[in-house]
Amino acid sequence: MRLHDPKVTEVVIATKNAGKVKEFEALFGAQGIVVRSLRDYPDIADIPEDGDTFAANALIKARAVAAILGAPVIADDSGLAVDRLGGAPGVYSARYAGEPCDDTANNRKLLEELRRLGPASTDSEGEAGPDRGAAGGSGEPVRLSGAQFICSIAFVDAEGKQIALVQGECPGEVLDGPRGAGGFGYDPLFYVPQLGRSMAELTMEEKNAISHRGQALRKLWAELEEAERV
Ligand SMILES: O=c1nc[nH]c2c1ncn2[C@H]1C[C@H](O)[C@@H](COP(=O)(O)OP(=O)(O)OP(=O)(O)O)O1
Ligand SMILES: [Mg+2]
Repeated sequence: MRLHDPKVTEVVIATKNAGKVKEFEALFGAQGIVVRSLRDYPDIADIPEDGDTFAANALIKARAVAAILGAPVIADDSGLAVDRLGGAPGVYSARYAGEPCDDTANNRKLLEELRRLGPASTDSEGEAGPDRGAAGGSGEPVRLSGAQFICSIAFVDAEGKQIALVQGECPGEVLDGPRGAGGFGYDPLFYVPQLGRSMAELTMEEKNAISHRGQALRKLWAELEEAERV
């Protein structure tokens, strides 16, 4: 299947995450492509995500669902890597606070782990800028650590053969408390310095323009377009 083929009107994304589905719907919808997800196939059982990397897990999910549906499939494996936690929760982002997965519990645990380390200022990488927050200070938000969102997207054919595997990253900082009601997952704790807002305070369009997922998907499209030229 070629995503840019005008005959392609539908893609299957191997995710149960409603937040991801909405973002993919906005991104693919702009191209007139309808998104199907595992929310449309409730009988498909949970797929063990036991890879060591986002890329490995994206391939595992894509291949598992391609084998069941006998169709090409896209999968997204993503998460948050926090500098002061040595890259945690990383591939364990969804189950950071244990299972069943719970965004609120995960956010609470992230704050607990960072607060346990003490004030971020003692761990500065020398980039204390004018808008780096200080508790009780100017009203700027307090940030506990640098972090990045990472998203791997795998695209496999009906036989499970890898067609493309791409990754996008979005740098930011972890806030000391939630801000905003949009997005999903860790978005309320993820501050985007260049916009001066949390991910959960962005519109869908703003988030997709800068997010790890938006970047990964645009890389996928670019790769597929390039492949069609040769
Ligand atoms: O844009 C994002 N904004 C906020 N949080 C995010 C984002 N992107 C990933 N995340 C978090 C959510 C979850 O804690 C983990 C993904 O885990 P991940 O296994 O890839 O997804 P999932 O289990 O929710 O759904 P599924 O595996 O069915 O695709 O990282
Ligand atoms: Mg998952």
